[in-house]
Amino acid sequence: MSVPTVIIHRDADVLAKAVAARLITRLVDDQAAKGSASLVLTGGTVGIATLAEISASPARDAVDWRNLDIWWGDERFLPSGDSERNETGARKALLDNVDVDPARVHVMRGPDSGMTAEESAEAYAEELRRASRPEDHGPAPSFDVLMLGMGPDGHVASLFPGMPALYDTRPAVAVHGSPKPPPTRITLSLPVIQGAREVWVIAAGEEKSAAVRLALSESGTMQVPAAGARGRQRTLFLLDRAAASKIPASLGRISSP
Ligand SMILES: O=C(O)[C@H](O)[C@@H](O)[C@H](O)[C@H](O)COP(=O)(O)O
Repeated sequence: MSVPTVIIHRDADVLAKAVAARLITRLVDDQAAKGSASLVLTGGTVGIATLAEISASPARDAVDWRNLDIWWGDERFLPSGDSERNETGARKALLDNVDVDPARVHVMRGPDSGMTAEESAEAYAEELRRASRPEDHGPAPSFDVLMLGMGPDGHVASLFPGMPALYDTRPAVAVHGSPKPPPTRITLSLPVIQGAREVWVIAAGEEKSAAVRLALSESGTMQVPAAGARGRQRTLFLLDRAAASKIPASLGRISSP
């Protein structure tokens, strides 16, 4: 697993714009190199703000949106179209504005599918297995970029401190009793997150600063799941100054004056 690189931006607005620019460039490079790309989206304030900045970017259509596989790191177990679903936020912010291939938008199904949360998680795990290639060496694709928001408690995706999903090695699992509403969710497991080529943890705000410090130290992943948010080739912690306020200055490069 890769050692995190910390990049610090002035505030949440610059952070979202900078991550959007970084992602557009990354997807263009991967599509140029491989003919396609794969991206895992996150919910949360900064995650969705980043998608909105991509949508507003003049460079947006440098990405070949038809040649992009889109997945989610987690989803609230709510009916399709529910405003609280991460999918709904992503569609409104970006996906409805670009020419994605619907067959390559891999949604975590909600209760309106007729499935329980466990059945939906297993269905997603099966979809991940089907998309995995021999060179991925695991039950899920080695995603080019896996984006994660992070909670004040150090959760990423819907992997919350001390909860059973953190110990689960299946590719996708159901979560009950989430401390962050709604209580029932679907999440990728830690091994699948760690199988991604690049993991980008995106966090803004003072309330995240203690968790950021723990996530960048030798904390255990059971106590601080973000401490396990590491990519195979590269890990970025993309922060605003407030979220970075408790880490040693030596660790972060401030990118925005
Ligand atoms: O479904 C979710 O809620 C997210 O996937 C979750 O992991 C989120 O990214 C963090 O809680 C950060 O959220 P904020 O950026 O809104 O603080």
